[in-house]
Amino acid sequence: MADDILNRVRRLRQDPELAFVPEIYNEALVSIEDLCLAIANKSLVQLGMHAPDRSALDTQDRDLVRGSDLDVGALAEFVETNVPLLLPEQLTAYKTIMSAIANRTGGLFFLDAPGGTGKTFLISLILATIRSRKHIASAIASSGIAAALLDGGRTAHSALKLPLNVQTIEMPTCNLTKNSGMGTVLRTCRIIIWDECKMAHKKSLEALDRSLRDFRDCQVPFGGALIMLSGDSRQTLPVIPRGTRADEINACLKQSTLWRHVQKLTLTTNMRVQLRHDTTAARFAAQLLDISSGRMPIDRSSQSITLPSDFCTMCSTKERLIQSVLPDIERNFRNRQWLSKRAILAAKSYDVNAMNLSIKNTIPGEA
Ligand SMILES: Nc1ncnc2c1ncn2[C@@H]1O[C@H](COP(=O)(O)OP(=O)(O)OP(=O)(O)O)[C@@H](O)[C@H]1O
Repeated sequence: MADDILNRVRRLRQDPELAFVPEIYNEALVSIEDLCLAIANKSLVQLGMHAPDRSALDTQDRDLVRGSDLDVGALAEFVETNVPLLLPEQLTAYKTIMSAIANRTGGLFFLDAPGGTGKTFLISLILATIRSRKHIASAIASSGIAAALLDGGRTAHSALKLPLNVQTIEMPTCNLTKNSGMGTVLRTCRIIIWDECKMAHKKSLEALDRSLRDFRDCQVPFGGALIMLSGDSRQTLPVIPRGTRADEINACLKQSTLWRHVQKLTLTTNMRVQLRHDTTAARFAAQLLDISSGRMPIDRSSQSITLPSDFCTMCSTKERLIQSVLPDIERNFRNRQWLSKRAILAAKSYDVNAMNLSIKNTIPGEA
């Protein structure tokens, strides 16, 4: 991670000889802590590591720094090439956001987009359009993985300095000052895009609202700033440690009084299907939508659904799954290209650890 940061700074400063300095290690620690916060809601100190110095990154916010370093010509070219590719529903969303920016009307939008409908493509274009005009566009996401997919994306916890225990505070705000780097970004940016917003606790959005009203000296929602939330309304609700289902429902964004200000934009066409004309992908996308929209019959006794027989290739045991995804791992475990094309996902780290152990046991060599 520190290597990536060093490379980025070398590129920005056009100095390929630049060596590691403490600031780079500090930024790496901040990024690692952001991931820990996103994954486990734990700071590095709580995990027994050194705390990063976050104040060192405060005054020079990354969005401000990158604003002056951007290649606006390349961004404008990217926009010019890709806007004509937008499908009608993507174009409607793009134009709606662009006109809200041009008219300075602000507002709260929610881009509701199931997986594969071109949400990231559209967000990249919105960000690039604004940045190509030398304005600031802030991209944040509820998870580290979603943040990594956005150009200049950061986790909401890190960018907004949300309190760790946001759910327990009556009226939380962002731990930022008006004149800090991020405070300046919040005051001056043309848009804040918050991806995978459905995973966020409603109090996180309310904290942003309170801070924006304060920083912008304006008592309308979000201080008159333009906010675009994005995500799939069918996806998982915020996770409340040791909470009940009722706690989760109560924590979701729709339960916030701010939600009544939302204007909805919708994407429905699965681009992976559209671009590749792949009929199996089309069937899979439709089945996924049936499941996530609650259209599959539920067995009352087990409260579970039965997956359609043609849903995917089913493996009856974990061993078979490993064998199907990683055949001949003993011969291929050093082949990075081979490894990079396959992965097994599991919902619980317990299962991940168990599978990792089984896989490692098949690899020859000393333990
Ligand atoms: N209008 C378009 N023209 C050409 N390619 C597009 C268009 N919209 C999306 N794509 C491509 O379709 C694929 C899926 O789009 P994208 O990754 O933006 O979807 P997504 O909604 O973010 O999906 P997920 O949530 O699963 O990550 C990408 O390869 C993207 O480049």
